[in-house]
Amino acid sequence: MKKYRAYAKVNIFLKITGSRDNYHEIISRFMKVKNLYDELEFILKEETDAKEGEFKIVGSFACATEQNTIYKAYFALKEATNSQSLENLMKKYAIKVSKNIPAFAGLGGGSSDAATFLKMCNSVLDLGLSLNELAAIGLKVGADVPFFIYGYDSANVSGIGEVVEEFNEELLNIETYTPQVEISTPRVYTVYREDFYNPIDGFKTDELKHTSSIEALKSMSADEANDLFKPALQEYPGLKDYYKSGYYFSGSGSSFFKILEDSV
Ligand SMILES: C[C@@](CO)(OP(=O)(O)O)[C@H](O)COP(=O)(O)OP(=O)(O)OC[C@H]1O[C@@H](n2ccc(N)nc2=O)[C@H](O)[C@@H]1O
Ligand SMILES: Nc1ncnc2c1ncn2[C@@H]1O[C@H](COP(=O)(O)OP(=O)(O)O)[C@@H](O)[C@H]1O
Repeated sequence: MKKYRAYAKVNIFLKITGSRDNYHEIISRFMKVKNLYDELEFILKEETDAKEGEFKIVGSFACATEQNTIYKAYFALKEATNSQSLENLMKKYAIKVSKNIPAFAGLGGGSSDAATFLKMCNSVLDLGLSLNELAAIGLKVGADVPFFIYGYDSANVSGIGEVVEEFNEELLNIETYTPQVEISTPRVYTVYREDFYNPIDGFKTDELKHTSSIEALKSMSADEANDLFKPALQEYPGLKDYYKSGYYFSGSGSSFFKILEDSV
């Protein structure tokens, strides 16, 4: 069967606008990184595998299958659709993942894989789910999944990640680098909440939503553009050795990115 691309993303800016239970409401510009993606495909299971349980992932991950976002997406889809054809599909096929997006990187690798898996099942099984329905299922797996379901090049993402509004602008050429600093997303948000909580108001939010990514980055430093940068630096002090002028911090990290000259 065909190969599907699960693209990485960067957060051009990420500002906290409030809190919702133990989550934070954000306004963030997500942009696809067009030259960085995982590849997913369904492959027939070996005879022996076919007798095993119903779900098999083939690929190299830093976690057990049960923690994999693709595994979580499968069960979220099964719960939402009660689809016997889905169960039969995963009894007969394994999901093969060629990982290129570094993990713990703030590049949405796990979320993008989960979204791509949901879209693959919807297409191959002709489940007829809308993007909104897939996004609602994906949100159960992670806050970043809805962005990858819609597949926009650039979008304003708000709520805790469930509100995704396409932003019309040229896709920029983005260079990323990922220091070997394993960052916990929940931990960075917790440090923000405890030591840096300072949500922006509706006027600033609206202004950012209407600002192009290039203009937004020209007007902000790395820690102004991403409210999670200072908490990450406080929690993971080694990160500052990797910071280079002209680069910005993506999501909860550890990746930095810059816009390449030919895009500016
Ligand atoms: C920080 C961002 C920026 O895009 O992504 P990454 O840097 O991980 O790529 C996202 O907000 C993360 O999305 P995702 O990684 O899917 O988070 P989830 O697994 O849903 O949540 C992990 C934990 O992060 C915290 N969390 C997540 C999203 C959010 N809007 N507020 C939060 O406080 C919560 O403590 C949650 O339990
Ligand atoms: N399909 C997946 N790809 C990468 N990491 C995954 C996946 N499923 C679960 N994980 C786990 O999620 C965490 C990193 O998630 P990832 O989305 O790659 O990072 P980030 O959210 O910082 O972009 C790690 O604990 C990793 O083991």
